[in-house]
Amino acid sequence: MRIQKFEADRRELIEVARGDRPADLFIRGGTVVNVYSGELLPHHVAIYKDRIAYVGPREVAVGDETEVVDAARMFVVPGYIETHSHPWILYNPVSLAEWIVPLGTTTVVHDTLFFYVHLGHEGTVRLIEALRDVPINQLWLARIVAQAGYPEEQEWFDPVFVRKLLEHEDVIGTAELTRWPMLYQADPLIVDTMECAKRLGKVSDGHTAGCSFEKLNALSAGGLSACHEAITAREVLDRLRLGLWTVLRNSSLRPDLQELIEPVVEGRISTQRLLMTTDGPNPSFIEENGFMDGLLRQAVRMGVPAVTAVQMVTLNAAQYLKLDDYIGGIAPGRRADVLILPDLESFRPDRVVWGGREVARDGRLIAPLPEITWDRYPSTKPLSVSAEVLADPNLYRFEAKDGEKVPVIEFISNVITRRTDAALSTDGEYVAIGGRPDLAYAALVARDGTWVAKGVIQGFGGRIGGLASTYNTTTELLVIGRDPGAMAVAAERVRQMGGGIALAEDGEVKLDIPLPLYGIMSDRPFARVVRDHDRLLAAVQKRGFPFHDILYSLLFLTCDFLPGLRLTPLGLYDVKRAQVVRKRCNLPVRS
Ligand SMILES: Nc1ncnc2[nH]cnc12
Repeated sequence: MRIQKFEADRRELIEVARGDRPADLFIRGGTVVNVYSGELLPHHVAIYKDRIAYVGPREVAVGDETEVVDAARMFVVPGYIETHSHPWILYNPVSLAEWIVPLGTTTVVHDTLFFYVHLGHEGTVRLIEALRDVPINQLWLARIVAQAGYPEEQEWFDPVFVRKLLEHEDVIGTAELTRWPMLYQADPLIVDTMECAKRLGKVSDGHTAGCSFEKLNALSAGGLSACHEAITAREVLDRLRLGLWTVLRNSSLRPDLQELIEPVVEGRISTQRLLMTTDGPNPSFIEENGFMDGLLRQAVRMGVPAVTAVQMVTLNAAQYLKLDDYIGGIAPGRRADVLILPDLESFRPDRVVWGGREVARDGRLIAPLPEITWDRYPSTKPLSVSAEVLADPNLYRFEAKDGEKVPVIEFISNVITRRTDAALSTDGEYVAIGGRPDLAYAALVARDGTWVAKGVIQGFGGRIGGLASTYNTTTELLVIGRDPGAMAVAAERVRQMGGGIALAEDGEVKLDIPLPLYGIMSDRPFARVVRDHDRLLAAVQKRGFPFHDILYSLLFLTCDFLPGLRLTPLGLYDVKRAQVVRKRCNLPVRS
């Protein structure tokens, strides 16, 4: 594994620790947060090349060339580890790193999902390797299946290639299994792939949303290592008791830490196997609340002892990843990912040292970011639907006969829907929503224009004319709105951008966000992406969108792992009944 490879060899480290070779960097006089013993110790830290060589009271190995950093009245803490990252919430892995490295996160474990869907095995591996130049440790988790059943799924997630990816040195295990009922049913593809990860000494991340204690037993027996889907203190205990590494989530979609942390604050449970995650927050949430630093701030404010909180995002995380010999603590032989903090309240570092190099100071990145030439990683599924297909307003209307009961997708939160069957008026051919301001049309159009899946949605936003977005878990073109003409305008704008999000009304585009990277990620800097997100949320809320996380509403409308009625590439899909209630229809091939 790449993170296990060092420039400094053991002999050199031994010499520095003995005082026979000068250190490169000497952090003098700080208070080390020792995550192994749980103590605060007045210790110096000597770093040689990319590793820690010595931690203790002696001023060992300070030579003429050694850079000495005065850490008097400061705390010296291991770099924070995010074990569950989705690096595509408009930002991309590079722009995310630009923002979070100065906040003290030095290791992220990323999901591969959209890279894999668009680049396949070879392209994903090339990209993972190109991203190694970003000044943060990036590890990866390989998806076993997509987030919605697809006719093409077996082809995309060919188990031979998934296993090959698992063997890659930067890939640390299998990614969250959102469709956990497949494991509960002992689906051989899932069970065997997870077993393969185990044999390679790697982990299997879970996603057991809504799973009962009884069913969790089966998932734990099936080989899951971790889960971040507890939404109550009770569910935290369920997961811990069954041997799962339990990851407390505070995301933009589900800011649940206050509730989840309660058993820790009350001192009722062992924290040894507890971690924390941000689970892909939207960019504005990160700007406001920080990243792993934000979780620490919040946990400590809620009453968690500072050292315990730090352990959760350093040593515990490293142990879960089976990398605690390398990262997660300040001890000789470990990677020199070290933060210098003014206090144990803000958790915002004055300096961030990554692999022995200072990469951020005073909240600013000082290490260069690599120029990733994204064109070298082109999608195998470009947005090639024609303008002619998208221009037809009937593409977006929902066919229904008079008196027919229509299954409606009713939004009851950002991401949860339920099915309501309603007799809607029609014009003889299509549902007429004019008299129902709570309804809108929704259509999922294939990137290559070969099919469309349609639905009627309720409670999404009564004044949204047309909202088109490749930002959804299928990355096909999702178009929502009350006005089929405006839907066509928004869809056309997204087509012209080659992917993105556009809002239209009265025949005009009102807002657009280009997402040139697989229709999911922006290539703009993080601060710009925050502004794009703010504008989008404000625009849809102004038009009646009643929730707080529009990106997640778009992302998950097209999945099939959340209740109740969804719009997937199979068609209108009833999750509870596992049934397609209105199949997608093929579109005529146009030359
Ligand atoms: N399951 C998921 N898929 C894609 N992005 C996510 N962000 C958080 N959860 C996600």
